[in-house]
Parts: sequence; C-alpha cells; structure tokens
Amino acid sequence: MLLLENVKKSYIEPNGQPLPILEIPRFELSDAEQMILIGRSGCGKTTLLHVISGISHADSGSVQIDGIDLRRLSEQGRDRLRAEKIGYVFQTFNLLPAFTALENVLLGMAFSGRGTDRGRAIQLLERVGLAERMSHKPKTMSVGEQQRVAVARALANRPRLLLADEPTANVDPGNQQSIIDLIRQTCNEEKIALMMVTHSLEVAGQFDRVERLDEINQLSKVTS
Ligand SMILES: Nc1ncnc2c1ncn2[C@@H]1O[C@H](COP(=O)(O)OP(=O)(O)OP(=O)(O)O)[C@@H](O)[C@H]1O
Repeated sequence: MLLLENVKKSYIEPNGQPLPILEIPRFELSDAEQMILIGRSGCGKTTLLHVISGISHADSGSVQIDGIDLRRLSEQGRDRLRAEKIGYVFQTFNLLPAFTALENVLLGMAFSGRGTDRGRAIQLLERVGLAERMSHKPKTMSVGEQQRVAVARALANRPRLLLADEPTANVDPGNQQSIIDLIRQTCNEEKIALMMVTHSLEVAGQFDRVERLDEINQLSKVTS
C-alpha cells in the first residue's frame, strides 16, 4: 500500500547550503501491516512521515500510496488523497483551538469529504478515555489529553494508512497502553496500515516489524 523508491530529501540551511536528511533506496509497507519506526532524535523520522503524507515533497524519487504516485498529483490532489487515505497523529497534535475535542474529531471527518459520523467520534473519544472531556477546548485540556484527541481524530476517517508520530509521548504508562491498544485494534479491525514513531522500547517491543531509520536511510549509513 506504500512504496518509496529512491526518495531524497534535503532542507536548506540558513546559510543557503542543503542539509541532506533522507536517501531511501526502497521502502515498502503492505496492506494493513503494522510497523514501528525508531531512530535517534533528529535523524529524520518526522521528515519521512511528512514526505509520505505529501505534507512536504521529496526532492526526487517516488512515493506511492495505493499505486498512486504523489508526484503525479496537483497540490489539491495531494490534499484530497491525504484526506481520504491517511490519518496523521502529529507530534504537535495540531488541534484547532477554537473547537471542542468532539468538534475537532468531527471536523477531521468533514475534511475527508465522506461526511461525519457523530457516533463514531464519540466512541473513539470514549475509547481514549475522554468521555468526560468531549466538550472541552484544547487549551483547557492537559497535553496528554490533547494527544488523545489527536489519536481519535486521526482514526476517525477510517484511513488506509495511519502515520503516528510519537502518539504516546506525553501520556502516563496506563494511558500509553490503552492508546496503543486502541490504535492497534482499530487498525486490525479496519485493515489500516500503521507506521508509528516511538522512542519507547516497551511500545516497540509489542510489534513484529521494527525498523531503524538509520538502517533504511543510506545517508545515515554513510555519515555514521
Ligand atoms: N523545516 C526545516 N528546515 C531545516 N531543517 C529542518 C526542518 N525540519 C527539520 N529540520 C532538521 O532536519 C533533521 C530531521 O528532523 P526531524 O524532525 O525529521 O527528526 P526526528 O527524527 O523526527 O527527530 P525527533 O525524534 O527529535 O522528533 C533535524 O536535524 C532538524 O533540525
């Protein structure tokens, strides 16, 4: 469902020099496959998730989702593909501050163009332990609670691929496990492929496929 071939990505440093981050010859994720991506801080994990989701562009190479090459799509087409096929739990949550937890999840559904399902939104928020917090706005919620809203929102659209950037970084161990269980169970039931970044060995240890970005990324092999 996901195929990367010869993907390269650099940033431009303030002095104008390119800062190469990714050089990935080939990477595949099958339908409904669940995997963990690990790697040292700053090695490019978030950058890779951004490139896969089309939030930022690879400098060269191809990223294919369900056989669709992101390069062949317009900006609008990429937005539509992301809305229809990808759920994304951002490291920084990206919740809309003017809206309640429930509205944030419903708005995520509305953007997909498939209509909203209030029952599912409520059920997901209940399952991340926020039954009592649905009408709270982000600024009145703890960081961990906001993170859980972000997880519910990312799953709401029944995506084909869930990209989760450290979705349990700010929650206590009890909530950590319930979020992992919710993500995995929903992905299993709805045949959603999962790529999750974590620094937690406890979380990584629960998955059959754990990839080190340093191993996939030619650049790290050369420079390390
Ligand atoms: N917009 C940007 N412009 C320039 N450099 C950037 C930009 N975004 C990220 N970087 C740099 O690219 C490198 C990779 O960043 P990235 O956020 O992908 O790492 P990461 O592996 O997700 O790190 P962490 O585990 O700390 O979240 C870092 O050195 C970072 O400083």
